[in-house]
Parts: sequence; structure tokens; C-alpha cells
Amino acid sequence: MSGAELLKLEAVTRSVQLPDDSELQILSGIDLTVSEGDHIAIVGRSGTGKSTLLNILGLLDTPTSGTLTWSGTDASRLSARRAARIRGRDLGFVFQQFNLLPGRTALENVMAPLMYSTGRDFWQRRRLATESLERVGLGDRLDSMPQTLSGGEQQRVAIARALVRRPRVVLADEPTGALDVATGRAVMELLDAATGEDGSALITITHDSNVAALARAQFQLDGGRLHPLEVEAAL
Ligand SMILES: Nc1ncnc2c1ncn2[C@@H]1O[C@H](COP(=O)(O)OP(=O)(O)OP(=O)(O)O)[C@@H](O)[C@H]1O
Repeated sequence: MSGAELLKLEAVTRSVQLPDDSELQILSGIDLTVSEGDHIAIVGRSGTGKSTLLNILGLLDTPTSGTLTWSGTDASRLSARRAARIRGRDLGFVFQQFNLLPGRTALENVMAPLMYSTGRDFWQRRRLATESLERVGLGDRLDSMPQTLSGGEQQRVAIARALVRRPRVVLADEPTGALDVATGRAVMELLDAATGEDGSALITITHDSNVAALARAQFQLDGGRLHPLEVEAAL
């Protein structure tokens, strides 16, 4: 069952001005509500606007028109500072490329988001990062360097890093794109279980309908529009 509403898009459009002065409409009339505990997948072919939508959901970009509401507040009214705080604390990001810092251990990578936090999060960063790595089954690899870990293990470190501040929404952009099918499935099950445990929402952006089938609600992005997909959830 869904909990409190976290993100809401109403009639969101996004267009960009091209060098020849024409306008390219990437997103048109997007409506989407994301609540605590939701696991939503957004599927779409390459170039359909998935990254553009993800950037808007992650408060990295703003709609050209329409409204994005974060936890009841119109996002266009958030100060840059408040938006940055939400991105750092309430949103977790997982990417296809794991983006781990080379030359830093798994533990140091997971501690990184806590370095600029205050209070308990800062002082207890080592313990919090250790616990986050234990949650993804890597409690015995704290001191491993990323290059000594398999792709699936690196993605689990990236997930531990995304979850370490207990975000309210996790945005996963092609999280299985660099993994084989079995490892990708295990990573998705882990993301689903960990966000489910925390009551946070998971939004998975993927071109892979098998990955999307693991979510509880699926949408297709096509021609800049979002359509609900009626597919039985596999989890
Ligand atoms: N700033 C921009 N200027 C011009 N065109 C843009 C800009 N941003 C996005 N586009 C175009 O808008 C379309 C959607 O881009 P977007 O990156 O959101 O697609 P995507 O679905 O994430 O693609 P992929 O799966 O290949 O990453 C593409 O055709 C892209 O070239």
C-alpha cells in the first residue's frame, strides 16, 4: 500500500531550443504521482526522453511548463539551497555506470555522501557506511578497491552509497545496463527489498521490459508521453 505522496508531476512539459532556433519538445503532458513504498518502472526506447524525465524527478532540471511538487511543495518555489539539500539527503541516485571513486575503498565510497553532512550523519559516517554495505551483503569487502570487485559488487557498493542517507526516493537510471541478466536481476531484487524496508520509493528507468516487470507499476515513455502499462509484477 502506498504511503505519503513524495513527488507529483502535473502536465509537465520539457522543450529545448535548437541551434536553428526551432524548439524540440521532449516531454509533453506528463502526469505522475510517486508515494512512499512505490516501485515504479519507466520504460522507453533510446531518445524518448527518459534522462530528461529523470533529471526533472531528481530536481536537476525544471519543467518548461506544468508543476513538479516535492512533498507538498511546488518545486519551482524551492530555493537553490533547499533543492540541493533535498537532492543530497532525500534523493538517492543509482546509475548504469557505477561512478565509484577509484583509489578509494568501498567503505570510503559509501562514506562520501556523509562527508558534507552535519551532526550524527557526519560523526557516525563510518558506522552508517558499514551498515549500508552490510545491507547489500558486502560487509566483508569494506576495504576492497572498486577495481577488485565484480560489476555486480560495484553496483551494490553504489546502491549502499545511494541508500546511506536513507533517502525517501531512489532514482535508478538503467541500473542493470552494465550487468549480465542474472546479476541484474539480483541487483534489482536488492534495490526493491532495501527501498521496501525503508518505506522509500524506487523509480527505475530502463529500456529492458524484464527489469521493468519487477516493479509494481510500469509506465512507457513514448513520443514524450507517459502511458501506464498493464503488466503483472514478477516480484
Ligand atoms: N539540451 C538538449 N538539446 C538538444 N536536444 C536534446 C537536449 N536534451 C535532450 N535532447 C534530445 O531529446 C531527446 C531525449 O533525450 P534523453 O536523453 O532524455 O533520451 P533518453 O530516453 O534518456 O535516451 P537514452 O536511452 O539514449 O539515454 C533526444 O533526442 C535528445 O537528443
